Amino acid sequence: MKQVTFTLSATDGMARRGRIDTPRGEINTPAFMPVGTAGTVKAMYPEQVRDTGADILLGNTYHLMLRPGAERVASLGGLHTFMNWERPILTDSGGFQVMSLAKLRKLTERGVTFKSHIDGSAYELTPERSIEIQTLLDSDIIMQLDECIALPAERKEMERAMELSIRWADRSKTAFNNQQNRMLFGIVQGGDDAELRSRSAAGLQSIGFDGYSIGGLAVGEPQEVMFRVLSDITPELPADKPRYLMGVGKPDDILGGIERGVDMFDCVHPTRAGRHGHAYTRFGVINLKNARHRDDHRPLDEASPNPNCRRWSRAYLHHLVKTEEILGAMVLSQINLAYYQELTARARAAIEAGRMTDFAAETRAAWAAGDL
Ligand SMILES: Nc1nc(=O)c2cc3nc(NCCN4CCCCC4)[nH]c3cc2[nH]1
Repeated sequence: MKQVTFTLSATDGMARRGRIDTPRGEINTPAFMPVGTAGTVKAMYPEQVRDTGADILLGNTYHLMLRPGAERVASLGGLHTFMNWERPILTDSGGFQVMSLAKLRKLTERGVTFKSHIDGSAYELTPERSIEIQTLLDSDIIMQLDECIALPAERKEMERAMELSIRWADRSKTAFNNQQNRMLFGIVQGGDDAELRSRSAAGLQSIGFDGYSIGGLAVGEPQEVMFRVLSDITPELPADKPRYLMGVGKPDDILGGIERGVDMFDCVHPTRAGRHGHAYTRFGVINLKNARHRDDHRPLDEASPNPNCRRWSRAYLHHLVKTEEILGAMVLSQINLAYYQELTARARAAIEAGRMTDFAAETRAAWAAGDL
């Protein structure tokens, strides 16, 4: 009996409100998943991540297989125990990170071989090994191994990678061996070609997965291309399974994704932008490196529910960023993650109330008005 299940509770247009129930707790959707690449959400204590409202965080097969090693994490009790985060974890399968980080990569029908970007040691990742690693990590939602190509790309190349990913999806499903205590997601590929995307979605559904990721996006294409692909493909995915848009995104990407039927998102952006002095607020993003803040005694947002947006002046936050003080990265990471969770929490409430259109309009208006 599957111990990880998805329940859809409300829809408003294409937008959906749902919940994934897992043995480690529930995931309210639409959900934003903070990225904890190497077993930590950078500059954040795990309980702080939870306090921002996050139900689930993301880990990466690629990083953890290199350091400290999947077998070592398993011998230490699994990733939840290792990092002291007892709620759900989703792990990516490693293919994307190999192509974007590793050296001397060689991709064949069998899988991908590569040299570590850290110390040059040699590794192989196959659909079977990726499933084994994610199971050793004891991840709650795991991904098939796939091939993601950058856009723009030739159609033949998009077709080749999409067809390989379907064959790897089948091998991943076999290796998964119908485990009942975690979900396995297939990953839709096909670049920006509607016909290839349809073939990928159909191919994955004939294999059968617990959820469907939309991969191959946020790889350099314009936002309108991403949105067109989403509008075309979400209606072709099963309504009763979660849909996860990988690597997305900025707040306006997430709002547009929710409006087009996406349930789950992940992105390094809020934490990475925080470490670079950018603060996300209801009014949009504020670059606190800018000298115009150095005498500004106003708090970031005195109406924010987040105390960290009220307790310091913009001048102080500017000072922390300019001096590259560690507290700057800590505070802005927390502020940005809390904003992303506030955005998705308000989206869930709007869908439940049937006012997603108004919510989206009000949110975009506040971003445009930008009292930065
Ligand atoms: N297994 C897998 N398959 C994908 O097609 C995929 C596609 C992805 N697209 C992104 N984009 C990340 C964009 N990110 C934005 C903020 C700065 C760093 C890069 N991450 C992805 C991860 C992915 N993982």
